[in-house]
Amino acid sequence: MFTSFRRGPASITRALRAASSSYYVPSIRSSTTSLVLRNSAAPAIGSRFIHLSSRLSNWAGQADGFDESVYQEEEVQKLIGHNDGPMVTKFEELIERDLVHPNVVKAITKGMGHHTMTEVQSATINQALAGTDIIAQARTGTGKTLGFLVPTIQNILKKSPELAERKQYSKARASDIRSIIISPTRELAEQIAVEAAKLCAHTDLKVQVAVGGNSKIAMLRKMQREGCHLLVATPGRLNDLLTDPRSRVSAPNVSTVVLDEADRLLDAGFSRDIEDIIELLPRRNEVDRQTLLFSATVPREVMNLVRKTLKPDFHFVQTVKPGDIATHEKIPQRLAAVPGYENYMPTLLELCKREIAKSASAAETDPNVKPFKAIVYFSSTANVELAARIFEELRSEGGRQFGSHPLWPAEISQMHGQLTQERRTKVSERFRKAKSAIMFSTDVTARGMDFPGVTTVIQMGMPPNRDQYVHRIGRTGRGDNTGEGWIVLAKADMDSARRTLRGLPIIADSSLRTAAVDMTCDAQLPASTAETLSQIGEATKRVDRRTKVSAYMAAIGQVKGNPGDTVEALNQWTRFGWGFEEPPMVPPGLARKLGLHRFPSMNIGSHGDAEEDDFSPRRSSGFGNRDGGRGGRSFGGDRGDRGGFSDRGRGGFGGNRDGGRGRGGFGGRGRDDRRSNFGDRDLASF
Ligand SMILES: Nc1ncnc2c1ncn2[C@@H]1O[C@H](COP(=O)(O)OP(=O)(O)OP(=O)(O)O)[C@@H](O)[C@H]1O
Repeated sequence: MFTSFRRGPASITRALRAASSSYYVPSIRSSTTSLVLRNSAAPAIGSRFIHLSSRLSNWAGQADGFDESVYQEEEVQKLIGHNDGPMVTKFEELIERDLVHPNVVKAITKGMGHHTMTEVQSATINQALAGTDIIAQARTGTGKTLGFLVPTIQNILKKSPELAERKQYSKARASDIRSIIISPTRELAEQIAVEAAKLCAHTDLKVQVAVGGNSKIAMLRKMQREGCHLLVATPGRLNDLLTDPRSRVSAPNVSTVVLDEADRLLDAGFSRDIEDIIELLPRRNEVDRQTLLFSATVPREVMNLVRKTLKPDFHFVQTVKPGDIATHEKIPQRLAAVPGYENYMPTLLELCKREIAKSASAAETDPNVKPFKAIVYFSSTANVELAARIFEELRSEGGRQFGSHPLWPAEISQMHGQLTQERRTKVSERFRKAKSAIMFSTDVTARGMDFPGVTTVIQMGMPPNRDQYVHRIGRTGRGDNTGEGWIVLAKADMDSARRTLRGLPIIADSSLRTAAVDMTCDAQLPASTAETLSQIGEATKRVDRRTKVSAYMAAIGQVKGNPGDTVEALNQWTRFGWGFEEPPMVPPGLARKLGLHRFPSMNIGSHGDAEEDDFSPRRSSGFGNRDGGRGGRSFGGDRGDRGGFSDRGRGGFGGNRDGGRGRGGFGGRGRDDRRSNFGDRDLASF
């Protein structure tokens, strides 16, 4: 149903608002802006979305009302009716209306078991089938992948109907690429390629994937042998293939380009590659091309680049209103505030043990309860390695006997850009198939990855930015599933968290006892808390010094905000979390480079734990690099394991199984004080 208006601009706005108070009307400042609002015929999925289109010369971004003076009634009139016919909301209807080939629809309804489109699918499939350029923003896990795959595939079949039937002998060539889908990470590219291959299973379309880290020769051989109509690739490898004349890969007929996680691909890390790739494709006036950009987050800055990338009459499909919470309401998000970084691992262990036990006991009465499956995010490779090593040590407790370790039955794995591509693929596959598992990860898995059955996402420390928080949380609660998010934050990070995560529905949770323990002083602890501390302490002791030093250096490299306090907190971590007598030594040049040389708490010295050249903050972070990060632990400075727990430092985990005395905050506040160090007042600002 279309809404039409016949009065002046101001009254149009009022009428729009009146017509549907649930519509978000964004602020647009442009003399040539047009707005199309349409009411979807999709009551089953509650479709309500907005197409903003046409010559947006300035996207103001936030929802602060509609600028009534800047758009023309005629344009609204012209665009109303632009997309005639009711919206299709069932996949089967795509056949009935002769919009998509039955062989593709069959793969969705019979192969994948999806019948009703999600809101973003309904919006984008209908629109993109008409050939319009689109930028689409919808929450994580709402099916954006099919939103761009269906029109992409159908548009190839429309031009070459002979490819719609599967043939015994295909004539496909590597130089006949019709569609290119670009993804920022290798795992995501592989995942999209698998999904695309499922959609093309009953057709003669060939899907190939080209990602860095895999053998280029093997990939090219496969492509030459099988041909390629639809190529899914990471930017670096795609650029390489298109510029290397020996690859014999070309795309003279490419008619669709998709950027998945478009905001990431258009940010500073990748935009140059994307521009180069676009330059290598045929000019639009020679071969007409549709561009589709998809993401859960579309920051304001990206809109400038979008205008360069898309045709002037592009449509902006949004199912998330600007200013609205970008995470799913169905994913409860909790904050465990802890006094120091030394509380991270005990808090994480307590949470995992509790949730494993909870799901196991619930499953006894309800077989539909999913076992605990978590992704634990850290912002550096070195911290992922340390945490995973500690948990692996815990898992090996009891000589790997059946059910004898504290994390039983969860599998433990780690995922980051320092692993070989083969290893990354294996870890992904294992985690995908695992029933109960804990995967420690950098942001290589934060965007787009669709691991089934993830019940919990745990973020340890601050994410690099707000959008990344949103993407990480989106690894759970996907499709029709539920999930839960946790963030564990030390006091030193709370100010930054309040600024960055403001407005997100994060609720303070003080139910984890180890989160409240003051590890710097002795205290009487409840037996279960003491046991958790002791388990972590023992496991940490078994991890070599080099891994710990690398984690410290990575954290030092990411110090922001209030450096003095953070350095102090990191030093405290090495002492009460690992038992170091003094913090790892940082070479003077490095300290200067990081702007930390004036802080008295820095242990600066030329015979440090880290080599000057080994370290750069960018390398140490798993985020922000090409293909999702090749960051890494590269501190050669392992001077041998100096026995991480000296007598003096052992106290960090002083508790023992019998309870008794240990370092912890319970002494002063009484045993039942389970509140976090940061009261509700502080957390309310979330
Ligand atoms: N119409 C549908 N009905 C039910 N489930 C669906 C439908 N379409 C897709 N799904 C499922 O929803 C899950 C999430 O889909 P997808 O990975 O495409 O999400 P996304 O929006 O791209 O997420 P992200 O923002 O994280 O990239 C997948 O498991 C997919 O199989």
